[in-house]
Amino acid sequence: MPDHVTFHDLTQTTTIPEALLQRTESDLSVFLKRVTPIIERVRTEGDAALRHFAQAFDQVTDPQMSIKATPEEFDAAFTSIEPDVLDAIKYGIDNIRRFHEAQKPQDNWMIEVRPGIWAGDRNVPIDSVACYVPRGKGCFPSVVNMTTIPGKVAGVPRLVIVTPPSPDGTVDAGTLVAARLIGVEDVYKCGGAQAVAAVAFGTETVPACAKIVGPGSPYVVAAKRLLSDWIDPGIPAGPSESIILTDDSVDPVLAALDLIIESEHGPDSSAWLVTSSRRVAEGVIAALPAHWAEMDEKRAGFSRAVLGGKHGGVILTKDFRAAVAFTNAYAPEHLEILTTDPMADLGRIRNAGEVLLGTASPVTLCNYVLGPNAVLPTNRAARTHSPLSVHDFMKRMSFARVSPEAYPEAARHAERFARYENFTGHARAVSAARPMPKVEPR
Ligand SMILES: NC(=O)c1ccc[n+]([C@@H]2O[C@H](COP(=O)([O-])OP(=O)(O)OC[C@H]3O[C@@H](n4cnc5c(N)ncnc54)[C@H](O)[C@@H]3O)[C@@H](O)[C@H]2O)c1
Ligand SMILES: N[C@H](CO)Cc1c[nH]c[nH+]1
Ligand SMILES: [Zn+2]
Repeated sequence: MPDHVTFHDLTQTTTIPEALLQRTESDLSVFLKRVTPIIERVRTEGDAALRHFAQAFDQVTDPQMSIKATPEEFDAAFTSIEPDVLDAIKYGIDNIRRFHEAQKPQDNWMIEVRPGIWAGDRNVPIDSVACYVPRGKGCFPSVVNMTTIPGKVAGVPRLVIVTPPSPDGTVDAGTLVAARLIGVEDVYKCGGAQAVAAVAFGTETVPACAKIVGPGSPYVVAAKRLLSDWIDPGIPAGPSESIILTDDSVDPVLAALDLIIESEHGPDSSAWLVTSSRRVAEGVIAALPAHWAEMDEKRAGFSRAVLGGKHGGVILTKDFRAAVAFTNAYAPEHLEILTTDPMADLGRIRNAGEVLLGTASPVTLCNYVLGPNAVLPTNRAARTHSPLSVHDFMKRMSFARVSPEAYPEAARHAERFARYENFTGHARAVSAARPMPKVEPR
């Protein structure tokens, strides 16, 4: 593949071309069409459909593949994993758990809204959540960590993993090791749209869940969208994307290295270097081929496809303010700020899933081990959504209790509201006499 890099010179304009804000996910129409019959087949045929699609899409050869990973498969995974990989998984788990434990909200809060009226929120874990761990173009024990740890910290009683099987019908060893270390042993071998349908409807083997979280290919994203009446699809998390935002202070060879990080996920990823420096823009373009030459061939091919295509490359802006404006309009999943004062520039960022500050905090670190969650909103959803967190595995219920002394005034105002809205049933309920037990907050 040629070493072409897409380059947009926006130095003569402050208008952001709409095309530069697009991602693969921006038009899901093809995927929505393709996954519709898959979903229907899982709904009507259950496990048999999962086995069929494992053969069709994951090249599984055994038509009798067990859909649930067995304890023996977990044991075998621990035997095969290399010790330093095990250490890395444990280091990641430790940091990610610390971060998410600090994030957990208190069980309840309550205030006395006015004398005798107590009200608050109660935080409770969701009953059942499925964690999607991708397997199409790689294996992702890191996604096990990022999805199941906040679920465990939240206290979700039924936390399961769905992940595509390998052709030999097994689950990636790192995925099983991470899952067992975190305390999740319900791992089901199904991926893509069929996995989303399985946890939405339930099959003979796979339990129906209230929610699904985790990133996936556009097939997964499309299925989540179609099944959102059946299962809560969580934050939108599709193909990975990043912006490396720089001024003139950075070494272009280093900036090029970091631009490659998210571009190597697959040809459906997006990755832009956005800079106000022509020196950096030209230097990055010049530095990329040497980096690609050092990489795994398949990954270099993905990176070349992204950085030489419609969804990635180098953007040169009129000044740093315009570079920041582009970044906020794009709302990237991952943002790296490589400037003289990244901490000060953080205050200018309004839309990004995560922001990594300075040359010692490349995206790779946060993808795996720093603690914050790397499952982040994609496709501009960072304008309104936040990173995956303990909160995504919990919900709030509000509660209130009123004392006999506070009741008459509240009832009088509520009755007046009810009569204005012509709700006579509501009004009668607060005008009738009612027993007044003595209540105190506990
Ligand atoms: N946000 C994150 O934390 C994060 C982490 C890792 C990966 N990602 C992103 O998640 C995505 C993972 O995608 P992936 O492909 O590697 O794995 P995936 O598991 O999401 O998708 C693979 C599945 O897609 C289905 N599929 C493949 N071809 C199909 C076809 N022609 N028709 C119907 N279904 C088909 C198959 O069922 C297969 O099992 C990537 O885009 C990556 O960038 C995000
Ligand atoms: N960059 C991904 C989130 O977009 C996370 C990841 C896992 N492994 C490698 N990268
Ligand atoms: Zn990544």
